[in-house]
Amino acid sequence: MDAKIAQILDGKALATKIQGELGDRVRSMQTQIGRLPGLAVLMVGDNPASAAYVRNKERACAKVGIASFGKHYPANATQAELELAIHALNEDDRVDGILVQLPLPDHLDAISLLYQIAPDKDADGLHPINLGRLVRGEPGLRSCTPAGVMRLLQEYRIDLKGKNAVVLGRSILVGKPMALMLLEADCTVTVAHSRSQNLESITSQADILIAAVGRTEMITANMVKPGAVVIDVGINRVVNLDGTSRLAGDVDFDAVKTLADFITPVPGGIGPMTVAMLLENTVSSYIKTAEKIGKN
Ligand SMILES: NC(=O)c1ccc[n+]([C@@H]2O[C@H](COP(=O)([O-])OP(=O)(O)OC[C@H]3O[C@@H](n4cnc5c(N)ncnc54)[C@H](OP(=O)(O)O)[C@@H]3O)[C@@H](O)[C@H]2O)c1
Ligand SMILES: Nc1nc(=O)c2c([nH]1)NC[C@@H]1CN(c3ccc(C(=O)N[C@@H](CCC(=O)O)C(=O)O)cc3)CN21
Repeated sequence: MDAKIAQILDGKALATKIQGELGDRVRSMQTQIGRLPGLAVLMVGDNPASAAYVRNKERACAKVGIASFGKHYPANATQAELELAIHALNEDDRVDGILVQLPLPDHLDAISLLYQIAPDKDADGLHPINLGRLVRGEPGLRSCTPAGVMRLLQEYRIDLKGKNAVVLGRSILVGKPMALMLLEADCTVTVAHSRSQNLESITSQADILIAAVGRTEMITANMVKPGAVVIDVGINRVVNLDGTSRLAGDVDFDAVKTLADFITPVPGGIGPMTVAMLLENTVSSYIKTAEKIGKN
């Protein structure tokens, strides 16, 4: 009997396709609007997952034709300094999307900063207004990583209705909005976290398993139901014995791929999809602004 191998959900390929389409949309709107779309990213200190994000994002922005207004602050930046920067970007007509890289150093209050971003420039979908719209099922800017997961599942025509979905992780950035989007798609959703008991018995019930924990390869084969769809959101930097480093997910890919039906790789899975959704949110705010100008 041939060993079964899961089908790879190729986030990188889909992200490239989406970016191509966004580039076409930007080119067709640019003369009418008279400027390029703009995305501003505020990063404080150095976090390896954030650094990978910034790298990929800047490359993708250049490809699509989005102007980058990034600013990298030292780890001791103050709350007031960042608030001031956000207020200036809210008023800046060249900027359609604003994103504050998370996590922030402990002395900063991320929740309060997310309140400061103008909701229609909230490219990350993390402002309370946009999270509220998600809870209520209203249209609005959606959080990029869970939106990227949903788009990838849709591309491969994975049926979600009535399926048991387990989300591991309950952050505002990933776990919570992910659970809400799966619920909106008619899954039966369980959210597990660091205080959940008997994780293995929870995850082995999952038809759709989403790992968003930040623990290298913690999802082992015994935790996965045969035939499951396994989505690995984790981006962890692992240092090899020779001192070089690589990115790894939250899932033990080599073991789990022998029993799952579908699996996302790291790199090449949800990371590029997150970037694609961020650019899509930015372009959609850009087009909305243009429509407003047209109406005046
Ligand atoms: N691919 C992408 O585009 C993308 C985007 C965003 C984040 N990420 C990556 O995804 C991972 C998660 O990100 P995040 O921002 O959600 O992280 P986070 O804010 O640190 O949240 C991690 C979640 O995992 C839970 N958790 C931690 N250890 C656990 C354990 N041993 N068993 C069960 N649950 C556990 C935590 O539980 P408690 O709530 O109880 O603490 C928390 O809810 C990170 O690796 C991050 O770099 C990737
Ligand atoms: N506000 C905010 N929103 C986010 O979505 C976000 C943060 N902060 N902070 C960091 C995490 C991590 N995120 C990431 C991390 C990596 C990629 C990414 O493109 N990864 C590529 C590999 C890049 C490389 O090799 O350097 C991949 O293929 O996974 C995307 C988003 C998004 N994240």
